Amino acid sequence: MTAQLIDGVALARQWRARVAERAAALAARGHRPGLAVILVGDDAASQVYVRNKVKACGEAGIHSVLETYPASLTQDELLARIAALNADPTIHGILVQLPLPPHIDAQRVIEAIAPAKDVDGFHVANAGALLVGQRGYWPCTPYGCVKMLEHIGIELRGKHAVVIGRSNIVGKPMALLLLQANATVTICHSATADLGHFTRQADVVVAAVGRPRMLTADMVKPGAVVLDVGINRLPDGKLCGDVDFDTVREVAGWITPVPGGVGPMTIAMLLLNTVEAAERAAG
Ligand SMILES: Nc1nc2c(c(=O)[nH]1)N[C@@H](CN(C=O)c1ccc(C(=O)N[C@@H](CCC(=O)O)C(=O)O)cc1)CN2
Repeated sequence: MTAQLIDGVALARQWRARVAERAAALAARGHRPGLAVILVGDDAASQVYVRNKVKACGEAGIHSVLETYPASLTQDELLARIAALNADPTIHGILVQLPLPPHIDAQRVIEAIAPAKDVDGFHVANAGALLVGQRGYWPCTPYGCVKMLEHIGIELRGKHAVVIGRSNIVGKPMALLLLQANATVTICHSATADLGHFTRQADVVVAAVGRPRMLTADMVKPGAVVLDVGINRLPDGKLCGDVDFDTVREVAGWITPVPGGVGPMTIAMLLLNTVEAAERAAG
């Protein structure tokens, strides 16, 4: 059995087109959605991601402002910029690209963003809203995974989902979203003994640990859905996920590739959250 591919590029294109329609409708009412993207430092991957976000905004009819600062920017200077953007009525979404330089407390910075403009869904108010099932913004990567699961039509009620990774950005919100969809959820992490014991029971596996090809075919139940959130740069410059794609695809029922899987959906969901924020602001 060879798994069916979940094409993140094609699905992201569909979502971006839907966002563009909603952005155009808002613009026609005089409320063009606006996103501010802040990049601090010179991390090469981050530079690519913010460029892609700004380009995607342009294509969807979302006004975007890119602010880039040297790694020497102080935390107070960054907080002052966020305060200004919080007060700017043309900006509906604010995101600070992670990682930040080590002298800046990322959580402190995230908490400075107005929850209503926190289109990354990282603010504790949005994390709390997700925890208790209230309306808020969902982090873009797990949100994209949910859309992928909806797209393939899997009924999650009663299924066992295993999330590998417990980050605030992906692992924890992913687990909560799967729980909200009535899956039985197990969270595994770096201290989990015998990871394969858990993943072999899973109908859905989400791998988000940042360890190249750590999920191998012997750890996957035949027919399972495997979502690969990992983006690992190998010494030869090539990109690979947390899943050993070539072997796992022979066992799984559905699988996402890297590149071209979850990554493009992350950006599509950012646009979706931004247009949603603008709609809420417009009333
Ligand atoms: N403020 C945020 N920072 C970070 C986030 C985030 O959601 N908000 N997530 C990641 C990086 N990220 C978005 O910012 C991101 C990573 C990867 C991709 C993507 O499309 N990847 C491509 C491959 C790109 C390449 O060639 O390098 C793919 O998987 O096909 C999009 C967004 C950490 N920081």
